[in-house]
Amino acid sequence: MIRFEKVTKTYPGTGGPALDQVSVDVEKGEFVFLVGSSGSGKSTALRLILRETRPTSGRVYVAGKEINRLAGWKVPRLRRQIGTVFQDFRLLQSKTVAENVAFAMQVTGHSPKEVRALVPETLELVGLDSKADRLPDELSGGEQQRVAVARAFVNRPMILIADEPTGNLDPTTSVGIMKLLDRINRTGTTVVMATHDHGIVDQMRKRVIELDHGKVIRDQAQGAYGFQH
Ligand SMILES: Nc1ncnc2c1ncn2[C@@H]1O[C@H](COP(=O)(O)OP(=O)(O)OP(=O)(O)O)[C@@H](O)[C@H]1O
Repeated sequence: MIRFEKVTKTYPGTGGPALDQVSVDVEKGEFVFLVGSSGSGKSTALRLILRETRPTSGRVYVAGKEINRLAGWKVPRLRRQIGTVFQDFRLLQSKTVAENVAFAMQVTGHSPKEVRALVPETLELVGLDSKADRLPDELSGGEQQRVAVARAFVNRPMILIADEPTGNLDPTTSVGIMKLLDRINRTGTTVVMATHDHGIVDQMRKRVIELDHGKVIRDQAQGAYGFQH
């Protein structure tokens, strides 16, 4: 589903590469944690999958296509197939919970009928059907992140990318978000999540890819945050 072939990314004007000859294969339906200290290249890897930035050398494939060879007009279609969740939620503050989720469907060209059917269903999935008419600032951080997850999932993307989704949440709330991501993963969505959250990674025992100064130093099935046999 996602394939990096000797991917190097060097930002202009910086010393070393942010990613250095990274080769990784993620199969459809996998759940992968991307770990490593701050600046090790996790966000860069995620941005490359979304074609928000391009590799200096090497190739990035998503669903069999080398995405840096996609014509510019095809990039929005690529991004529509990838849901994103970030540490800071990124909700539209002037729209209600339901409108935030509906907006993601409207911009991807769904009919009002589809929106009416899928928004309540997805809000129910994340446990927020009773708060559909609230504004984001009337919700807790955990609830706001649930809205962001609903928005990312409502278009049933083939890939879900999460960059520190639990970074602003307490441990109990984080577990709730991870249960949701796990459920989404079980529907066949490939999940790639960058995180510093030791507790979550140790608890979930999924594949762990560890970066250090832009290099993959560990790629382990059912791994923990730090290396364990
Ligand atoms: N737009 C940019 N321009 C220049 N350098 C950048 C840019 N984005 C990232 N970098 C550099 O690339 C390296 C990798 O950064 P990246 O954000 O990918 O790391 P990260 O592992 O996601 O870090 P964190 O855990 O702090 O989010 C860092 O040295 C960073 O300073």
